[in-house]
Amino acid sequence: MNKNIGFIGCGKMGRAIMAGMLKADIVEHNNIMVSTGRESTLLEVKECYKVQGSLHNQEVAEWSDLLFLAVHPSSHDKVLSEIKGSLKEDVVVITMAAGITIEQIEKGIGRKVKIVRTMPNTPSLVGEGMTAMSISSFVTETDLEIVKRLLNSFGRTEMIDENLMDAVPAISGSSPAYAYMFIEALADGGVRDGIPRAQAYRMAAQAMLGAAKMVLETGKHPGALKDDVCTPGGSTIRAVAALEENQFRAAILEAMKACTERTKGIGN
Ligand SMILES: NC(=O)C1=CN([C@@H]2O[C@H](COP(=O)(O)OP(=O)(O)OC[C@H]3O[C@@H](n4cnc5c(N)ncnc54)[C@H](OP(=O)(O)O)[C@@H]3O)[C@@H](O)[C@H]2O)C=CC1
Ligand SMILES: O=C(O)[C@@H]1CCC=N1
Repeated sequence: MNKNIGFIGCGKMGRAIMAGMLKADIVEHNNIMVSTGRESTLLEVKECYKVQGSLHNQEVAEWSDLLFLAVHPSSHDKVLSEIKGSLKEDVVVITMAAGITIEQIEKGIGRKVKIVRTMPNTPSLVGEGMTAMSISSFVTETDLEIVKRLLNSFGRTEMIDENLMDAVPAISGSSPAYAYMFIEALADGGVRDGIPRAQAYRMAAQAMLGAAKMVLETGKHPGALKDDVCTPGGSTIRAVAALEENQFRAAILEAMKACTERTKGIGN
């Protein structure tokens, strides 16, 4: 893709996306320019990913056709006020900050601008990201097609109403963290039964990968897929019953509620 792609902020999420794009071969290294808070981070990113870098957010803003904002929600306003005078007329600004609305960004920039609000996740690093997105009214069909092509290069995308965006971290932005906890717990159980630790992680992770693929590729209801595993009178139904007794689903719903409540509060 022959576009200048800027990243203001390049921490865990910015890097996952940048590395995902580079791995997918959809952009050249010299088509990416990054700025970060500290010089040491910038040097590390430049060295590791062979991309261009600047210590000045304005320089990245001036150069970019597509500009990713990958800073904390609390730094978002400050960054916008720094760069608003440097943005290209036709730039597409892509934010990934939890809880920051399109309206807040329009206010921060102070003019009509093309904005894509996204909520990605860190598996973008390995080409299995899930990015939800909403767009401002100035984003054209062509812009959208370009952005989707870029984001689809490192995973899947879903267009979503902006008023549902605060619910996305709970289901796909933050949920990799719960999945890692689940995998860790599975591995602990395996280790308790004598399976070597490294092997236990591989087995647990592959089982989760396979289960997720079954949902995506068979089109079967997750409940039906669960039923297929539960042999009558067998071992799995005992495990399922123990999970229900211990409020497994209720715990997840509570966790998601907490996540969404925090997301709604982050941007204010
Ligand atoms: N982590 C995740 O799984 C997800 C995160 N997000 C969103 O992504 C955003 C970034 O999160 P994450 O990557 O985890 O955070 P990190 O702390 O890992 O990264 C933040 C980045 O912003 C840089 N930065 C800080 N201040 C400035 C500044 N004034 N100008 C330029 N760069 C600056 C930091 O540079 P330095 O380190 O040098 O200070 C760092 O590179 C957040 O808004 C979050 O809501 C969305 C989905 C998932
Ligand atoms: O924890 C956070 O606030 C960010 C948003 C989604 C994942 N990480």
